[in-house]
Order: sequence, then C-alpha cells, then structure tokens
Amino acid sequence: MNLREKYGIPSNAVITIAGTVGVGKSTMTKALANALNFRTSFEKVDTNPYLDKFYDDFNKWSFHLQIYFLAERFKEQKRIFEYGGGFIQDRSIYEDTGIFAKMHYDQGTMDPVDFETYTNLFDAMVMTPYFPHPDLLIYLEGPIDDIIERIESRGRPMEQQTDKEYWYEMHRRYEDWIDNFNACPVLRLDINDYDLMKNPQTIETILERIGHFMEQTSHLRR
Ligand SMILES: Nc1ncnc2c1ncn2[C@@H]1O[C@H](COP(=O)(O)OP(=O)(O)O)[C@@H](O)[C@H]1O
Ligand SMILES: Nc1ncnc2c1ncn2[C@H]1C[C@H](O)[C@@H](COP(=O)(O)O)O1
Repeated sequence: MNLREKYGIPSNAVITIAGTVGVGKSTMTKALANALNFRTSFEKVDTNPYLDKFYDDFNKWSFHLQIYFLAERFKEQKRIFEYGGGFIQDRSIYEDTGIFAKMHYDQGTMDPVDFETYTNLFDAMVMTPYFPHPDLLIYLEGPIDDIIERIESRGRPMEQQTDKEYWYEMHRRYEDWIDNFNACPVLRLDINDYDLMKNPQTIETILERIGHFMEQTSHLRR
C-alpha cells in the first residue's frame, strides 16, 4: 500500500499550500507531491517578467504584476482541472487578492482604479460557482523573524533588498486573512512543529494529519 492509500488521501485531491513569502511553501509542495505521487503547480519566479521591476517600483508595476499572476494561476487552475486533480499547488489564487493586491492598494502603491479593475476581474473569474476550489488549503505559519531569516538565506536579491517592514506587514495581514478565510477547509501547520530539511521523514506525520483532516471535512467538499 502506498502512502496516499495508507492515509486515505483521495487520488484526485487538490491541495493548495498557503503562507507568507519564505515560510516554506515550495519545500512543502515538493515533499508532499513526492510522498503522494501527485503533480505540482509552482509559481514560476525566474521567468516572471514583472517581479524584479515590481520590487524596484511598486507604484509603477503593481497592476501589471497582479494581472500577470492572475493569468498564470488561472491557466494552472485549468491544467489541474483537465488532469482531474491529484495536485499540490504552491500558493493559492486567493492570496493574490486577499493579501498582495489589497496590501498595495491600502498602502497607496496600487492605484484605486487599477485595484477596482483588478478586483472586478478576479471576482468574475474566481468568485463564481464554476470555479473549482481546492479540497484543502494547508496554511504554513511561524514567527516572522524566522521567516525573514529564510528569505535572507534563500538569496533572491529583490527580496533581500526589500525593507523588512514589508515582510512584517505581510505577516500581520496573513494572520487576519486566514482567520477569516472560508473558501475551503484549512489545516494549519506551524513551521516549528516539523522540519523537512533536517528530518524528511516527518512528511509522514503531516500526511497522517492531512488524511485525518480530509476525512473529518469530507462532507464540505465538492
Ligand atoms: N524546515 C526548514 N528549515 C529551514 N529552512 C527551510 C525549511 N523549509 C524551507 N526552508 C528554506 O527556507 C527558504 C524558503 O523556503 P521556500 O520553500 O522557498 O518558501 P516559500 O515557497 O514559502 O517562499 C528556502 O531557502 C528553503 O530552503
Ligand atoms: N500576487 C502577488 N503580488 C505580489 N507579489 C507576489 C504575488 N504572488 C507572489 N508574489 C511574490 C512574492 C515573492 O517575492 C515571489 C514568490 O513568492 P513565494 O512566497 O516565495 O513563493 O512572488
């Protein structure tokens, strides 16, 4: 029996990993996909044509970047649907609007008209009965100072050069956002309770929690 069967995780499950920049989403996505033999859907950072420019000048590039991310994530959503599930997704589409676009709008680095245009587009594409929500959102959380250390050591210059207050503000917003999130069931994992780098076999403890949680919430799914 494989690990997916052992922990009763459906072969067509779609699990999305959410959490602030640097918290460990990509690492978790790879580990879970590997353990479950699922496909992955990653955010492509290296080929994003706006990300560097955005970190250089938020005002100028906020709208372009959000439209780009929305298009990319929507294409990924279509791919996941076409395969019939069995995916681990690195970051949810909900964070684009609930965290990033809103934060830049509130801080004055996204024009109000652009924000409204973006929000209308997002709602028309995503907040409809036709949009398939994930079966589970795994929310990774932890102390912001530990997360900033991870951002520093990962070494993307655009992020290293960003004022730390940006990461503090984002972290605060994530805490409020997840407390009010209800588009699908949420399993919260504290990054101090597992260490996939030092101890890769802890993935099994996480699979056990996922299986148990999915069984308990099966009545809420599509
Ligand atoms: N358990 C861990 N302990 C220490 N470092 C970690 C751990 N998990 C991830 N990292 C490191 O933290 C950095 C950010 O992780 P990553 O998975 O890229 O985060 P995200 O996708 O959320 O931005 C990477 O350099 C990664 O190797
Ligand atoms: N919607 C977004 N708006 C602005 N910036 C974003 C958005 N989604 C992702 N990002 C940035 C944040 C990071 O610099 C990279 C990759 O995110 P990560 O959390 O490391 O996977 O893209």
